Amino acid sequence: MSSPSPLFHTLAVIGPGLIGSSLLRRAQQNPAIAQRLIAIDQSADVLERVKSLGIADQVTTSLAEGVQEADIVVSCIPTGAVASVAQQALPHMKSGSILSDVASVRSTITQEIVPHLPSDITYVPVHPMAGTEYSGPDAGFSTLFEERWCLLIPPESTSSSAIERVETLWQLCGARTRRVEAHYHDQICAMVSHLPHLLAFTICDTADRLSTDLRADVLDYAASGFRDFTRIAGSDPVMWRDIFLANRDIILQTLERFQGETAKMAEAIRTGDRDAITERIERGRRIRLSLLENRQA
Ligand SMILES: NC(=O)c1ccc[n+]([C@@H]2O[C@H](COP(=O)([O-])OP(=O)(O)OC[C@H]3O[C@@H](n4cnc5c(N)ncnc54)[C@H](O)[C@@H]3O)[C@@H](O)[C@H]2O)c1
Ligand SMILES: O=C(O)C(=O)C[C@]1(C(=O)O)C=C[C@@H](O)C=C1
Repeated sequence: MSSPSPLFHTLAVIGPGLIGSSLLRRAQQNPAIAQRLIAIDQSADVLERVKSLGIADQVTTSLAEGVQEADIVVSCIPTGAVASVAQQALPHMKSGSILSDVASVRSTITQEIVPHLPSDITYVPVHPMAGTEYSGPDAGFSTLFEERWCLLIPPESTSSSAIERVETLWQLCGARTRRVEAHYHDQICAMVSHLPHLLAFTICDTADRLSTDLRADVLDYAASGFRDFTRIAGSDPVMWRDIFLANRDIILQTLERFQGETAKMAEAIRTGDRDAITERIERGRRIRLSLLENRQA
């Protein structure tokens, strides 16, 4: 008996880095996803690596060539480049195909892409809430999305059949899926992802600006607290610069909220208010424990 046809005939990934190569690896392992895999990147070195890893049937630096036969194009490039690359790709995509991307910020990017959408191509952006601090094709792995949320953020009036196909794609990658509205998505991510990265980069920068002797000792003796808190400070600078700028207003509001809470904790410490200090620690701890219960830690 022949196996059922895959979800897509041809899947093209623009930017086979951490996220893109993880998607390709998964698609290669799971024939239900696509029959043919294409990797597109501006870097010939990245494509050489993709070839050696054997995770695509075709590689190309040409956007036009890479997208023209694809039934779905998933752009996995830095947030700041997503809208302009989409605008360059769209005229070469075939009628009835789907454009998607995995950018970490939604409202601003979707607003830039939607006016350029031809009526016969559907845009279904997603955001897999999974990653690591590493980048590039060697950093990817096929189980990256397993048990993680993949948020779908389709613009209003997107056809439900296209949304369902994209949802199925990510479920075949092992993810749990949910549809959310773009502004709400950006508020959530400002809190759970963008603020933590901003703090991790800044705490490392603060240590770096200490006097020479103190800085050296701080880094020598950094134990698990500093280490756990700053793992994500190893992340890619371009990716995070782009995210901070694309979600500027919401990140600044979230940061202001955080500074307000920090000021209250500082006041409790200054005045020796033991109950207030304990209550604040307990609230934070409860949140951390709830992440474990929700399988998110
Ligand atoms: N890293 C994470 O944890 C994570 C998680 C979810 C979503 N994201 C989002 O996914 C996207 C990719 O992140 P990543 O960590 O996989 O990045 P990465 O640096 O590992 O890979 C990005 C790839 O895009 C290529 N690229 C850059 N500009 C390009 C262009 N103009 N045309 C073609 N190729 C181009 C690079 O050469 C590289 O191969 C970003 O938008 C990021 O915000 C990242
Ligand atoms: O685990 C990490 O290293 C990540 O940074 C992953 C992480 C996150 O902040 O949770 C990073 C950016 C994304 O858009 C989604 C996931």
